[in-house]
This record gives sequence, C-alpha cells and structure tokens, in this order.
Amino acid sequence: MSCCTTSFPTKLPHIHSWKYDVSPKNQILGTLSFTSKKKSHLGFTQTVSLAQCSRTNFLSAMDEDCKLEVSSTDGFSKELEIAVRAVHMACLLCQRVQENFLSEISEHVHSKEDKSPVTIADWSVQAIVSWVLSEAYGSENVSIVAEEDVEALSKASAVRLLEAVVKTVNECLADAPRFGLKGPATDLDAKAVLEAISRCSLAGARGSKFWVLDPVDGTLGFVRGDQYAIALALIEDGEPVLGVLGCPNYPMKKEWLSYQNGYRRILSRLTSHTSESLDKGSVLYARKGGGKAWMQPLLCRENNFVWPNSAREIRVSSIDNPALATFCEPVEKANSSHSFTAGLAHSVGLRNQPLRVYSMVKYAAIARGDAEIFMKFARACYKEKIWDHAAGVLIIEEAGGVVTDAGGHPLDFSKGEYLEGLDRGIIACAGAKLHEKIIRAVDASWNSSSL
Ligand SMILES: Nc1ncnc2c1ncn2[C@@H]1O[C@H](COP(=O)(O)O)[C@@H](OP(=O)(O)O)[C@H]1O
Ligand SMILES: [Mg+2]
Repeated sequence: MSCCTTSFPTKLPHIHSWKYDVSPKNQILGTLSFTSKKKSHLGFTQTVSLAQCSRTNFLSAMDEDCKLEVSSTDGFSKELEIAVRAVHMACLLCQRVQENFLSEISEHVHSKEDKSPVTIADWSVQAIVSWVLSEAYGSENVSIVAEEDVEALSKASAVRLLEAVVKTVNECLADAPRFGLKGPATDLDAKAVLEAISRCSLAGARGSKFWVLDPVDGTLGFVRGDQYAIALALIEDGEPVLGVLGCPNYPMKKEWLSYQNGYRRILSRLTSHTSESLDKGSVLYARKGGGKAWMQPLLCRENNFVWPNSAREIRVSSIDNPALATFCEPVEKANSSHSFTAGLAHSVGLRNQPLRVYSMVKYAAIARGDAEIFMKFARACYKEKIWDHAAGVLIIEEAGGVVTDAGGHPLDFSKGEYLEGLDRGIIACAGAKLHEKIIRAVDASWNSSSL
C-alpha cells in the first residue's frame, strides 16, 4: 500500500500544522507529527497508533489529543475547557426548561424569600456545574460559590419540585458525552442532586481559589422568554482568572439582540423543537492575561462538541465618539436608576436610545462590540454580588475594554460574596476615552442626584 505525507491547518490556535500518513483511500494509517508556533512545542513529535478512520474523525480525534498537550503547559486551559463545556450543557438545559415553561409558567417559577423568582433551571444548572467540576477535580478540591441553596427544595411540600429538578439534571447529564464530558454511570438520585447543589457554599468566597457561578442570571428575563445568562468564573487571589458566559438567547449575529422583549417566546411558538431556533445562542469566554476573548455558537441538538467548536475571537468596539455609542443598562429600573443614567447620557452626548437588556448579556454585548457602554447604578442599600459580575468583567477586559466602579477602581472580588467597597456604581466601556468621560460626568452630577 502506498502512503503519502501531507499537512493542513488545524482548528487549534497553537498548532501550526499536522503531518500524517494517509492511504490512497483517505485512511489515516500510522505515524504523525506536529509542530507548534509556540516555542515550548516546537519540534514536538507525537506518535499515535490509530485504528483506520476517516479523515474527519481523525481531525476531531487529533484536535482532542493535541488539546491535552497544550493544556498541560498552558495555565488554566484545562479548567477553561471544562468550564466552557459545562456552560454549553447548562445552556441546553436552560433552553429546554424555558421552552417547556413558556406554555405552563406557573408550575415552574417559585419565589425566594426576597421575592425574586427562582426556577428549576437555577437549581438544575447549579447541580450539573457542581457535579461536572467535582467529577473533574474531586469534590474535596473544588470550592464553588453559587447563588442558590437547597432550603426551598428540601421542604416536604417541594417533593414535585425536587422531582422535576432531578429529572432535568439527569436528562442533561445523559447528554454529557456529546459535550466531551463523562456522565454518571447511573442516574443521580434526589440525595445526590441536593448534595451537588449544596456543595456550593458562600463560605468558599473567602478562599484563595474558588469558582463563582450564577446558574441563571437575569431570572426575570429567563421567565419572560427573554435574555438571561449562565455565568461561571474562576477567582484566584481575589481576581477573576477565567470567565465563561453562556447566553442562550444571544446568537452569534448581532441583529438578533434587537429582538429583545419576548422575541424568544414568539420564536418558540413559530418554530419546532429541533429547528434552528435552538441554535441561536453563544458562549463567550476568556482567560486572564491572554488579551483575547472568544465566542462559540451553541450546539445544534444532534451535533457533538469538538473543541474549539468554531470559536471566533471577539473584540470591543472601536467607537469612542459618544454621539455614535450605545449604552446598555438593566431592564428593571429597580435594579439601576434609569433617570440618573439618562442624565449622564445627555451630559456626555450619547444620542442612541439605551439598550435595556436583562442579565450579564450586557457584559457580553460590550465584549462583542455590539454596544460601547454598560452602566449600573443600584440603590445605595443594594450590595452587588460577585457572581453577577466576575465572568463578564474578565471577558470585557480581555476583549480590550475597561470595567471599574464609578470611582475608577477595579471591582474587588477578594472580600467574600459581595463587591465590598464599590464606589456608587459600575461602568464598563469599550475604551478608556469613553470611560473617562462617564466617570467625569458621574462626579459632576452625583451630588444633585437622589442616589
Ligand atoms: N434591587 C436590586 N438592585 C440592583 N441589582 C439587583 C437588585 N435585585 C437584584 N439585582 C441583581 O440584578 C441581577 C439581574 O440583573 P439585571 O437587572 O441586569 O437583569 C439579578 O440577578 P439574578 O436574576 O441572577 O437574581 C440580581 O443579582
Ligand atoms: Mg444574577
């Protein structure tokens, strides 16, 4: 049998080319080698004994294999990949729950003690992310700070609710292999699900390294069929070092964002379960210090996740003229003063209408270059929580943007579950010029505001 040697670009950014022996029938038969643009990998040669396989399978297999090599030398790569895969799974879970309950909402939405809504998706996402991270690193080695606790779920009156969560979790974990993750050998029972949820504790926020998770950020958007996000970050020594934002209703194409206020509800009525409608979300991620941030499309239901899953680099907008800039803010004026931001917008010369969007999708919009400014000014008595910001802050910074409080200080993730010492509000901008203008405008108008 005659073989030839050839090379082609791979999907991995670090890998420059593969060389492999291929038979006339396009079968991969034997030894292959690769070189990398990264110095540490130059000249590295790997010999792999491969069963005969198609070129497409070979490519996937080798991208997977190579990933492990890169992971071992590249800080946080393995954690990042697991986090991204877990968030993709969580997005799928949320899409399923959202589609189901848009028609029977009352059964699925419950009130927490502070009257904010919580759904089976919040608990289920927390359970699966906790389970996946614990499986990957051992539960004793993983510290997760997350929004939900099990109190309401553990009550005798909540049997049906707990059943629904357990079912949702198991349905999602059954899909784990599609995402390149190992699922449980048998379904998790209620005890295991409750354990996974309660393994996440607020006490972890005092440690030097911990994950922080908002299982469904913008729950109000979620129950209204609108924007919401799944936010996972890794904090080390008080700073986010990894950030992953799942935005199941924020597609790769910007135009879709303008269909806010219930477009999902309309879409899901018009389209069938398996159609393109499920392929309209994105997952954003970044690693500290890389100076890069990325975006991947959500999986179509029948596809398998192959890293890097058509990742596209994202960058903040280059617009620095306020007259052309768009600013985002929360939909709910209870969460941020619309009148104060309207005054700021006027004084710095912002002309576009504010883009009011639920959840950390606002951070995603800045990182992707779809908007230039995000401002949030909550009431003085409200303390911002770390899980509402950690992932978004890192992704914007790595995409080239600036995020600080209104005093120009970085947000402090080192003091437990709250952003302690936050000065007045949060300002995220595509660039330093816009950021300085907003900071100056806040100073000029703060004393005359009612905040
Ligand atoms: N009174 C308040 N002021 C400011 N933020 C609040 C708030 N009440 C809740 N939030 C936070 O705002 C988040 C929603 O963000 P947004 O208003 O930008 O959509 C909520 O996240 P959850 O939905 O995860 O609870 C919650 O953490
Ligand atoms: Mg939140």
